[in-house]
Amino acid sequence: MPVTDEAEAHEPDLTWLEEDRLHEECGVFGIFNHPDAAALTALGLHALQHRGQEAAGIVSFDGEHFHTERRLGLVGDHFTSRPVIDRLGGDMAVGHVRYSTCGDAVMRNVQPLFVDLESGGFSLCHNGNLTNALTLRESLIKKGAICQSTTDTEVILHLVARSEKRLFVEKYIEALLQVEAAMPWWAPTRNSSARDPYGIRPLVLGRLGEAWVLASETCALDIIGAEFVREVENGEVVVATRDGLESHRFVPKYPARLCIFEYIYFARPDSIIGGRSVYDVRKEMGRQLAREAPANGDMVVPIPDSGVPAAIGYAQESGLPFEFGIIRNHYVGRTFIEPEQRIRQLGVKLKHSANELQVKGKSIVLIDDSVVRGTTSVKIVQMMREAGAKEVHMRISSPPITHPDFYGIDTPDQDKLLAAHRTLEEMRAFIGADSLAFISVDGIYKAMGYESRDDDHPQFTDHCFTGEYPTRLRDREGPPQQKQLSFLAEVG
Ligand SMILES: O=P(O)(O)OC[C@H]1O[C@H](OP(=O)(O)OP(=O)(O)O)[C@H](O)[C@@H]1O
Ligand SMILES: NC(=O)CC[C@H](N)C(=O)O
Ligand SMILES: [Mg+2]
Repeated sequence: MPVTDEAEAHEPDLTWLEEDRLHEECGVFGIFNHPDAAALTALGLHALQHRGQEAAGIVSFDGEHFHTERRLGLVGDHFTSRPVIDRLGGDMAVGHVRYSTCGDAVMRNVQPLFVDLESGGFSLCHNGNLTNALTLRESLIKKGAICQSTTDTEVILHLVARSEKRLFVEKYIEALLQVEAAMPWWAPTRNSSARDPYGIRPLVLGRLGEAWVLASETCALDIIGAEFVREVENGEVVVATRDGLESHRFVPKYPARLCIFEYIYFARPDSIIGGRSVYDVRKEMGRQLAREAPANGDMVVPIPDSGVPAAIGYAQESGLPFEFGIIRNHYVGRTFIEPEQRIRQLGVKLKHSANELQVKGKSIVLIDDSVVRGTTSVKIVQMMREAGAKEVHMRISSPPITHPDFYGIDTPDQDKLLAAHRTLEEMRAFIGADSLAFISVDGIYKAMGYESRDDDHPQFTDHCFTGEYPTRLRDREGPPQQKQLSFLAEVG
C-alpha cells in the first residue's frame, strides 16, 4: 500500500494502481411465450450491460431443442447479427451478462449454463453468489459429481439433478433450500425464477402481450416495451405457464433486505427498485450529503457517470452551481483494464478528462457515489489540480466501505479497501483533497425515506459499511484455505 503522507499524496505515485475496484455484478433476463424471444433477450441484456461486461449468453428453447450462444465480451459485439439471433429459435429464452465472482472469466463459466437432466433440458443463469458453494461443491464431488465449470452457479444444477422429488419445481426448491445465497435465477423449460430469501439482488416481473418477462432491473422491461407487473418477492419461486403465473414460497415471508448498493451505484438510474426511482434516491443522497457535509466551493462537479445524480442533488440543496468539470469518454466501459503499468498511468485520461476552462482557478466540490480503493479519487483530484483548480473538496454519497461483499459484487479484499483501516484524515491525505466527507449510514437511510437505520431489523443489506452480513458465510468459516477448484488451466 502506498504511503498516506499528505505531501506525497498530492503527487501520488500511480504505478501501483490497479483496476481492482467495486466491479459490477450480473444481469439476468428471461422471456416465455414470445415468437421473438431471443431478439428481445438480446435487447434486454443490452439494457443490463452495466451489470457485467465480461461475458454474455443466451439460451433458447423451441419445444424440442435448446439453442445456446455464449461469448466472452459485450452483448453488442455478439448478439446484434441476424444469423446469431436466428440460430436461437423458440418462444422462450434466457440471457445473462456476467461479471465473475466465482470462477474466472473463461468460456466454461459463461452463463446461462445448460445440462441434460433425466427429466429434460435445464438452463440456468444467476446474479449473486452462493456463500456455501465451495462447501457444497466439495461434498458433491466426493459423491461423484463431475463439475464442468468453476462457477458457483453450477452447484444448483447438480442439486436439482440429484433431487428425488417428483415435480421440477419441487426439485428446484429442494436445491434452493441447500444454498446460502443472493440469487435471482431463471430456468427455462421449467420457466422458473427464484429470488433469495433476503431479496439481496433485484428481480422484476413484466408482461409483454401474452409473454412473461423476468429481468434484473426495470430498464430491461422498458427497452422492449414490457409492462412492469411486480417484483419477484424474496423467498419466492415464480413459474410462468401458458395459463398464468404460479407462485411458490420456499421460505416463509419476512421483510426483504435489498443490497443498498443497488441504489448507490449498480442499478441504472432509470430503473425502479422497491418502488423507488434509483435516480431520485441518488439525488436525495446528494441532498442529504449537502446537509451533513457542506463545502465552501464555487461549484459542484460530478465524477461521471454514477456520481452525477448525487451531484445534482448536492448542488440543488447547497445552491452551488453544477458544472461538468470532468468529461467522461463513453467508449470506455466501467471496467476498462489497462494492459501494462505505463499505460495504466494514462488510464484516467482514457476515461475521464478535465474540462479545464471550467475548473481553472475555481474551488470545486467533487461528488462521487463511492470510494472503494481510492483509485478514482486519487486520479481525479490530481487531474483537477493539474487543470488549475484552486481547492478540491471531495464529498461521497455513500458511507466509507469497510467490508467486502460476498453476494455478487466483486470487491477487493478488505485490506485493499481505502476505508478499512484508515481514519478520515488519513483518507483525505491519501486522496490529496483539501477536505473529504462521506454521508453517514443514517443519512443513507434518511435519503431512502426512513428516520434512521433500524439496527434491530435493518431495512437493507448494508454489510459494506457496517460489516453486518445477513447470511452465514460458510465458505469463509475456519482458517483461510487456498482451494484449487479445477486442474484445468483457466484461460479465455
Ligand atoms: O475507489 P475506486 O476503487 O476507484 O472505486 C470507486 C469508483 O468506481 C465506481 O465508478 P466506475 O468507474 O466503476 O463506474 P462509473 O463510470 O459508472 O461511475 C464508483 O462510481 C467510483 O467512481
Ligand atoms: N456477479 C454475479 O452475479 C456473478 C454470478 C456468479 N456468481 C458467477 O460468478 O458467475
Ligand atoms: Mg464512478
